[in-house]
Amino acid sequence: MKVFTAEQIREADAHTIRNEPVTSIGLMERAARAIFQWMVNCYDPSKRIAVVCGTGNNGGDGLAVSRMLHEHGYRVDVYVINRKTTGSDDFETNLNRLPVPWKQISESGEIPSFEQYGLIIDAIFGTGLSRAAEGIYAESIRAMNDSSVEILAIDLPSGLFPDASSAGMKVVHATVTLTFQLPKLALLMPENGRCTGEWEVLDIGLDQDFISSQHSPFSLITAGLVDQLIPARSKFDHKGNYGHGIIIAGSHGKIGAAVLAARAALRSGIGLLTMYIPRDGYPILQSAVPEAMVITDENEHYLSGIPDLEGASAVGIGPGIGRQAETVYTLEEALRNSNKPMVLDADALNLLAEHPHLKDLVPENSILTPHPGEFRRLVGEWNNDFERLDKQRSLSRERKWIVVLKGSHTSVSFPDGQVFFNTTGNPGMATAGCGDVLTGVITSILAQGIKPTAAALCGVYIHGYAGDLAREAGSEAGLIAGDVVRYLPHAFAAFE
Ligand SMILES: NC(=O)C1=CN([C@@H]2O[C@H](COP(=O)(O)OP(=O)(O)OC[C@H]3O[C@@H](n4cnc5c(N)ncnc54)[C@H](OP(=O)(O)O)[C@@H]3O)[C@@H](O)[C@H]2O)[C@@H](O)CC1
Ligand SMILES: Nc1ncnc2c1ncn2[C@@H]1O[C@H](COP(=O)(O)OP(=O)(O)O)[C@@H](O)[C@H]1O
Ligand SMILES: [K+]
Repeated sequence: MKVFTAEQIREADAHTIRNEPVTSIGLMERAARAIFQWMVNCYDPSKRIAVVCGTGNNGGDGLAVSRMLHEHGYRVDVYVINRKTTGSDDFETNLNRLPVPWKQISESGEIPSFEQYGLIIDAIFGTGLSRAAEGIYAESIRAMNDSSVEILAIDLPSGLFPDASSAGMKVVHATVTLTFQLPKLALLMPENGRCTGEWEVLDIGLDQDFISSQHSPFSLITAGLVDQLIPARSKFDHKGNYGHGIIIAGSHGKIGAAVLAARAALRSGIGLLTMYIPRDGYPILQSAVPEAMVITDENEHYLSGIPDLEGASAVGIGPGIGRQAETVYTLEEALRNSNKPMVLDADALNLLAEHPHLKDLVPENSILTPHPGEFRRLVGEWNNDFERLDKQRSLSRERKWIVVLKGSHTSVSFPDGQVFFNTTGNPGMATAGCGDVLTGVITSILAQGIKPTAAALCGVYIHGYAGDLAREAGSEAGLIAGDVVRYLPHAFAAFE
């Protein structure tokens, strides 16, 4: 699924009106109906609802939803902010159709006390926001946020720019955002997490041919995409068909990282796995993961040498390796000896940041999986998440790396400038070791001969999906990295 800019959404809107038997007001009716139907499934008519509208088309949506709710027995109070002159045509049409009285919120008047309501519908601004909300708009937003009443935002939380940073601006803190047709970039940015709440995309039937014909550098990773990328196994396959991966991991006190990466790789379909670890991890790894072969470094506590990488179909390096001076040699030699894309994670990335000359040795199309802290060490500071996204795309372009920037909606950037945002995963995964599991999953898929771009997308999606299944079976707070490994087979089952 593509992510469109506000401008592209407007074009899709106009194109649909020109080419299909639907008018502008008809499209608004469709959009409002989609919101209404979603609400009927979630809220019964006992909730008293405040609908706060601007005077553009987002406000028009709010008015149409108010009408539908009223006709179905919901108690709605409609507020319009600052209707000094007439609003947009479709807003005015829906104001005339409104079967209940409405109240004005004006600069000189009082702001209603929202605490009396069970739900607030936010229809002040959508994609047409042209500047920061100020004056009575900002005050209304503040009162809505302060009320601690649930807020449902139509299309976007009011005050949020769809395609640029809104840092420092007054924005509605929605509990849920129902956005039309396609997600907007702002919904994917961590800095907006407090404003968007959970969000969902509602189909309003904009022209699919037009949407397909439009280029966007941004897309979501969906189950449908992953399904196309993961090949099926065939009856006469043997373990040689599924690759031989080598994972270089672990140091004293962090052998667990190697165990997690190994288990994850084996649970992701790899044919053969060799782990290269420091000597004192040998008994731990052999007993915790008997399916893996183990080669040990000469050093007891940390890595200082390098295994023979000849014959490996993929190499992953980084989980738990630490930053000992000797381990720089391990990384450097691994980079020099690998003639194909690798997976680099954790301290391998920190060492790259500390020894920038090593960056030139990283093979093209390698997959780097930094969390935001590791990413900062690689590229420096950013002022907001849109700038962070620019830095991620530049790094991918300049170095020809696939960068997997981890977090909620992990973003995967390719050397051609494309960025894919993940749709699986949950805050339960913000716990030690989940990143090591991801390295195991991606190295395993890469070792099986799948292209690096596809391995990164499939790995990120399935890892998050396994985390979601683990949450379903338990809880977010109780989730540990081992649970993600445990649910990998169930996650893969969806694609067999
Ligand atoms: N496209 C689709 O698929 C469909 C779109 N639909 C809906 O239309 C929405 C987009 O509608 P839209 O273009 O009328 O813009 P909207 O968000 O209502 O805001 C514009 C108004 O706000 C004003 N304004 C802006 N910033 C301001 C500020 N800081 N402070 C004060 N005023 C400010 C601006 O005034 P101006 O900037 O001209 O002064 C103008 O009056 C979209 O989000 C969706 O909900 C659906 O109905 C059907 C399908
Ligand atoms: N709030 C969240 N929502 C979705 N996924 C998350 C969230 N927090 C963390 N994750 C995922 O969990 C993993 C954590 O990785 P990382 O921070 O490297 O952990 P570690 O270094 O301890 O192994 C990443 O894949 C990340 O995308
Ligand atoms: K809104």
